[in-house]
Amino acid sequence: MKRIVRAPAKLNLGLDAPFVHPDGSIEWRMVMTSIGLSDHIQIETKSSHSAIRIFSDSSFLPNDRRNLAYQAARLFFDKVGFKVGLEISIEKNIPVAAGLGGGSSDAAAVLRALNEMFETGLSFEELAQIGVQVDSDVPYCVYSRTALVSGRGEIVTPLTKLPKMWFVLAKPHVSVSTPKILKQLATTSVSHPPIDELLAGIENQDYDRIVANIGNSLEEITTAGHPQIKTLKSRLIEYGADGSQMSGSGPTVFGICRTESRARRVYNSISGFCNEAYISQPECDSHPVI
Ligand SMILES: C[C@@](CO)(OP(=O)(O)O)[C@H](O)COP(=O)(O)OP(=O)(O)OC[C@H]1O[C@@H](n2ccc(N)nc2=O)[C@H](O)[C@@H]1O
Ligand SMILES: Nc1ncnc2c1ncn2[C@@H]1O[C@H](COP(=O)(O)OP(=O)(O)O)[C@@H](O)[C@H]1O
Repeated sequence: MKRIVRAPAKLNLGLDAPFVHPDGSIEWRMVMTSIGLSDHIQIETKSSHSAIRIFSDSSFLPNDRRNLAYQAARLFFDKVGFKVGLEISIEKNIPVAAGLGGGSSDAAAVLRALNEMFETGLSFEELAQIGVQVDSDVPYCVYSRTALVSGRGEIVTPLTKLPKMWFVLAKPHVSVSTPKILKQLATTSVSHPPIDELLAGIENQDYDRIVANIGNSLEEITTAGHPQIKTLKSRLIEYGADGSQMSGSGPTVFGICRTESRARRVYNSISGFCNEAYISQPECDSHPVI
């Protein structure tokens, strides 16, 4: 049996961390969306062995139990009470450790695919419960559609589709450690973006209200160590984006444009300044299978 599925990157349009729980885990309030930029994952069952084997075309990825796709498959088999041999091949198009949730999306795509392949009938909520054991973005990625995410990442409330818009992404050539950034949340006073206003903008399909209310609590922390992020954000605006901000814990920043022609202009300009740039639209298909 063989399936090829698409695992889209995510963007955090709004990211608030209202408080840190006593156990150190973070309470999130995030508005997330998925975009066209995607990894492709082939999952093939094998009768010759009972291991989960990971292959990828990226030298940046672990191909053992540290791979989030491996962890998702193992947890899936624990949940359903059987196990078969699998070969999971990842074509990596989403930059790694970029704030774009590539690993979480690969894990979620594996959960969705295995549920379909073995007709195990788990709901998205059940897949999200498995996913949160991998990391806090996997529940969102199970849905991979515009949603409000809260709790420790396990509460996903799907929202109306975004109105028509385009994203231009630019990844500065710096490495960011997510655990280091998240640890600082407990001791740093950060701003809290207006998530409710952002939700109202989406509900009313009001492009200007959405753009005016994006925001990311982690941006101040990450930017303090990597000023290039601020420079890229300003350039996106200078080149014509209506709004810009960092995604997740960074370092990727994105600009928002209303039209494709404007987005192409911003993309062409930023490409001369940053060699990892992408142009993408919000993902419309909630759980894409190729
Ligand atoms: C910040 C976000 C927003 O979408 O995006 P990314 O930057 O990952 O894309 C994610 O929620 C992020 O999710 P994820 O990377 O899954 O984070 P988690 O699993 O919660 O934690 C990542 C790592 O940080 C560590 N961690 C977490 C919280 C904390 N107070 N101190 C920590 O050291 C965890 O132990 C884990 O090793
Ligand atoms: N399938 C995978 N794709 C990407 N990263 C993975 C994967 N499996 C494990 N990882 C590890 O997870 C970490 C986070 O990667 P990623 O999900 O791309 O970034 P982010 O959390 O910034 O959105 C990296 O250190 C990477 O080595």
